[in-house]
Amino acid sequence: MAGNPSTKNEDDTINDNNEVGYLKESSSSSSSKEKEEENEMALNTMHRSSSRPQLDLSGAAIQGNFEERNPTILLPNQSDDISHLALDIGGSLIKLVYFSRHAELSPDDKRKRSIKKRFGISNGSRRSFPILGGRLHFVKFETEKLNECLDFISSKQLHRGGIDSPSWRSGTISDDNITIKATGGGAFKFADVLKERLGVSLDKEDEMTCLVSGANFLLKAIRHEAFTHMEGQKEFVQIDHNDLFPYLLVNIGSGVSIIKVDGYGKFQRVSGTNVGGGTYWGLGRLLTKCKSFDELLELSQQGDNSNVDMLVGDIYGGMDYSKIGLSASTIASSFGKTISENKELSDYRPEDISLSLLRMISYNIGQISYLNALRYGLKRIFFGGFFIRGHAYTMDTISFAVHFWSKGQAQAMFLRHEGFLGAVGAFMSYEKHGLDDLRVHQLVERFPMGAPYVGGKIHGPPLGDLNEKISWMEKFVQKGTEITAPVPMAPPGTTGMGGFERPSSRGNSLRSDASATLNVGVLHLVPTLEVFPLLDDPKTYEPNTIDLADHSELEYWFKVLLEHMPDLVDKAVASEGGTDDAKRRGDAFARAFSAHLARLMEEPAAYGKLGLANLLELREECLREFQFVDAYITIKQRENEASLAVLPDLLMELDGMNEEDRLLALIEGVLAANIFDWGSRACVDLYHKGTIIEIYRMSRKKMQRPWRVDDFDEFKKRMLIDGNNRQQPYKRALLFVDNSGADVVLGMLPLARELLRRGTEVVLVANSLPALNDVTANELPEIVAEAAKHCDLLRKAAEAGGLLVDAMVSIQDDLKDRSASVPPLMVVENGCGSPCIDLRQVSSELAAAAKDADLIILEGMGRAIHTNLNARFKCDALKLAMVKNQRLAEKLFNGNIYDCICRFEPAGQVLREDSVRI
Ligand SMILES: CC(C)(COP(=O)(O)O)[C@@H](O)C(=O)NCCC(=O)O
Ligand SMILES: [Mn+2]
Repeated sequence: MAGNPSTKNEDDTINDNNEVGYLKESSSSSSSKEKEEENEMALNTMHRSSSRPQLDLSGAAIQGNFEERNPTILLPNQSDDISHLALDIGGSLIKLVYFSRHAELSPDDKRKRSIKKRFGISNGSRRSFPILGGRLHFVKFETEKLNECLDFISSKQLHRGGIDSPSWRSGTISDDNITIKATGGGAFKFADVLKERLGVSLDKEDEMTCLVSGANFLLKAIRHEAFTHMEGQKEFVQIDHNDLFPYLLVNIGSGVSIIKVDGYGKFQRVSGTNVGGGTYWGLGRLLTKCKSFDELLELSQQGDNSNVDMLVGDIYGGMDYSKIGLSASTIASSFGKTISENKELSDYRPEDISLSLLRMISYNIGQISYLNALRYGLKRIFFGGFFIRGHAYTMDTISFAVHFWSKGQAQAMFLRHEGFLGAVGAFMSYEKHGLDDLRVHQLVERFPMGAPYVGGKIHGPPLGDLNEKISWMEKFVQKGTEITAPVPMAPPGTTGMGGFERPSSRGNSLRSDASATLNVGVLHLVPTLEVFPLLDDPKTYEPNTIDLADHSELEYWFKVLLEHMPDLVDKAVASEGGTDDAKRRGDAFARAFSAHLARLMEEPAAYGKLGLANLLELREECLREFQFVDAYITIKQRENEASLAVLPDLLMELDGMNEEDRLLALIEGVLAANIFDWGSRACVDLYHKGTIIEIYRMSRKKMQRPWRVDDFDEFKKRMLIDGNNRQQPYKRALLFVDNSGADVVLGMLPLARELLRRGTEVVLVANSLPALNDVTANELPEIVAEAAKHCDLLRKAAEAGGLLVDAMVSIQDDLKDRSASVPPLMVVENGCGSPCIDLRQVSSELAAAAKDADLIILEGMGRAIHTNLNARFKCDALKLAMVKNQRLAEKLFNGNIYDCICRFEPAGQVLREDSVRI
């Protein structure tokens, strides 16, 4: 039974007299691998610690004169010679941005080298970007606790390039020479302390310049950086970086700076106000005795400001002042009620005072900002600074003020990295790192469980190893449970006509800063990522078919993922030998992923725009974070072996058919074999009912046409060359393969073979990193090699594509032999480690292979349905999947679980009616 080692063996249950055919007793399992090879493979997989392929160190190139005796060698990813840290030391907070290199680099294996050669992908063509191939982290400390910040820097050796830096390890850097970029008033005030404690000098950068360059960078390079926030609703705004300027930047720190930004490096501080975050905190502290800014902010959530503020209704006997558009609940005068009553401070609730203060200051900032926008004719106002802290009420109040006074003409927008603008700008001011040239598709934001380090408070010393991380995470999650508990609902918000109206953002969209600590992730800088060149319109491309904005949808998918967790943890722990260490990591993974889900349930947009694909990827990332290299490895291997054993018979039967029947059998085969999906609850339950081959056979039997979406006839017309309508065969097909085992071996490989037979070059596109039971690009050459033992055509094509080990001995020969009559079968990695694929960020290999492709085949639910069902391409596209979830089948296709989708979309076809988005 598939996936259950305690049940009967595959091999003794195979039946050769079934109706469907193709299957007969397997005499032997696939050849056993050499132990060494296994070890090497395991090692290769172990190297891949992050979900995107990482920068290739082999880009080293000689700079300048080649004849020189000791020419300078440029290492594009070598970052030792630059500082890794920048600081923004403000009145209340210290913001740190630091860089860490990727721990491991993906090996430049033979397959990769062959592909690079074939498609002319070079490492040397990139400019000198020492900073790329690493990660940017964001951390904050209270300025009062400067010592904690210095301890953090020192224990991580950030001022010396990080603890992983060779120069730190070898002691070649002397502290005296180190300069760190810093901005903010504290860069002057604390320069001596830094010199004394860390031995470093501060290179002071202008604060406004840093704010602006930080904002420009973030708006240009991060997809979901800016968002609006109105009446509790967060909406991400896609900023076209060609149409960014001019805008107004309002940075709310202790005080407020208002800057008109006209371009890169072109700006003017046009105004400001001394009533800012410091005012709220200072007055709030005096009036409420709160111990921290966050406590004060939290307090405001239980407040009712009408006990303190004088409302229009208080003046007009409970009536609206409708003539000028003010409702009874509008604030006429902040704190106005406190003058007319004979009460002391102690007679007022601190909660009410905090809220009144917060609204007064936020509203005032919103209004002054609007007036400045009006003065310069600007429509867009971006608000940054740590005063905001992702606090819904603050953002709503500011948005309300801007919207009300501009009569909807100007828009308030907020930035996810609100507090880090200055620090990012200071970081950008280092020369040589090439950050300016980064593009959206080269940045991947990840949310590891250590995220409270990033954008969050630091609890205790930095984590040294995984063990520390797990125990720290356990503590954090305990804390997180308190935090993520629903915030009490406020009394119903008053509505009215404007003016000092009370914004209605209350209830569970409010949260403390502590829970907002996961809002800012780690930015992975991956220069090898590209936009998939065959996307018809990358600007309108939306990878998520289900965007989870609908709360019931969100709840459903959260439930699915939670239910799947115990099984996943079991598999993950077993994949690492079931040791105590693996169990502890499994437990930590479950806690961490549940904490992420809880956080997202509370605020779905916390990590940027949320779609199902993001959730599925987050789960894989989380597994990797706890060092589960490949949770489904055993299952994948077993299914590969069982399927390879029956492949020769399948191929023989296919070869006995006429063209038309064969093509149908091939497509049926892909759809039927897509049932092997360890991410689907229903399928996993099914696997307990039979062996792999039994299930495959059962699945084939059920292949009744018409399928739920059935464009097979159109596809057939295009594929088959008939007497009247002679079509050219496709030149190159990209086959986005999905699962290991039957799916790839009995489904996609035979289809690939058919295309090869028709003279089409075939590129198998597979994951860079494991995700569920998906096959990876690393694993494919071995599978193809096994299959090729039974098929001459596959062997020759694989040889021509540089896939077979023998053929890979000399890539050069392989490339010379392009004239061989068999088209090549190649494998490229897709750049992902997820069951889905976002085609805005794919590997350079895939992008290069796509250039001459005229057919793409997307297979499986993750790639063809969850993502890309509505994607439009410049070339013909075939989308094949079995729908293995009842709800999805109903919602998207008005169908049922196990329905099949065969959608053929010729290039340039107008959008189909059955294109769906829910
Ligand atoms: C994770 C998956 C997208 C993988 O499907 P595949 O791409 O392998 O066909 C799919 O199994 C899925 O959506 N699972 C969750 C839903 C469920 O358990 O029903
Ligand atoms: Mn899959």
